[in-house]
Amino acid sequence: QTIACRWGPTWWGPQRLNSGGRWDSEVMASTAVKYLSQEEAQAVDQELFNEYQFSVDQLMELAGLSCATAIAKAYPPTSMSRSPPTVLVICGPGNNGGDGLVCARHLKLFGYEPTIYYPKRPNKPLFTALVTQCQKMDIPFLGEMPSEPTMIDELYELVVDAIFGFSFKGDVREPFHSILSILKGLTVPIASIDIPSGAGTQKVGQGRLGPYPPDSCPHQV
Ligand SMILES: NC(=O)C1=CN([C@@H]2O[C@H](COP(=O)(O)OP(=O)(O)OC[C@H]3O[C@@H](n4cnc5c(N)ncnc54)[C@H](OP(=O)(O)O)[C@@H]3O)[C@@H](O)[C@H]2O)[C@H](O)CC1
Repeated sequence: QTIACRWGPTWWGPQRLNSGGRWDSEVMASTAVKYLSQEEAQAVDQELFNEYQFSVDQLMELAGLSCATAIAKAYPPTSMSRSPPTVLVICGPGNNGGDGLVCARHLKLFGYEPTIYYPKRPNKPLFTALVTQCQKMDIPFLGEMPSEPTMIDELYELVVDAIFGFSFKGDVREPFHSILSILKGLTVPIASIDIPSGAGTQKVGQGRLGPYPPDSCPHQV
């Protein structure tokens, strides 16, 4: 489950810290990426629901598990400085946020210490169940967003951006405008589920978290 399709032999490359203390990898260096447009991604979604009769729960569980697996390959716990590595998962109001909740659950099983920030929660059984499952796994939920990027840099080794997926449109509204402004100032890596939030699906890398110079482009998972 991803909006970025990578062609060619390299998906996960060796990880290393560069001289600036940032993580590099062949994932970032790869240019063999085909992005789906917003319309293409939504059409795939509809085909899976209608023709193949998948439920949203099924797809979301697979999406979250796939994202956690991808993160564990790109940022193995053994390569991180803390044990267990601390991860802040920021979830938005739609299904991308649901993917983030599932991802957090699997990250915990993979040996990370996730913390969730979920400021706008839909009142739907699917999402309340996902929250309950995270709470039952003792994954903490933050009451408010750390106000400074440096606070996040100090507390967390990685941020998972599960704020917006392919239904994002228009100018960003609060509280997400403030959240994305803070994320722009981070030095820790950001792993974005589906697309970097706010980038839009037509102009990847040109959104509020971007533009991204090649050495700081968030991973997409
Ligand atoms: N088949 C698949 O590949 C699957 C994909 N999944 C994931 O689902 C997302 C798409 O989910 P969707 O719920 O359609 O959309 P988003 O997660 O992008 O969220 C849309 C909500 O975001 C709010 N929104 C939109 N634009 C703005 C804005 N400019 N400012 C602030 N907020 C915005 C809006 O919420 P409101 O409450 O404000 O109305 C939208 O409702 C896809 O990308 C995948 O990650 C699923 O897991 C299923 C399988």
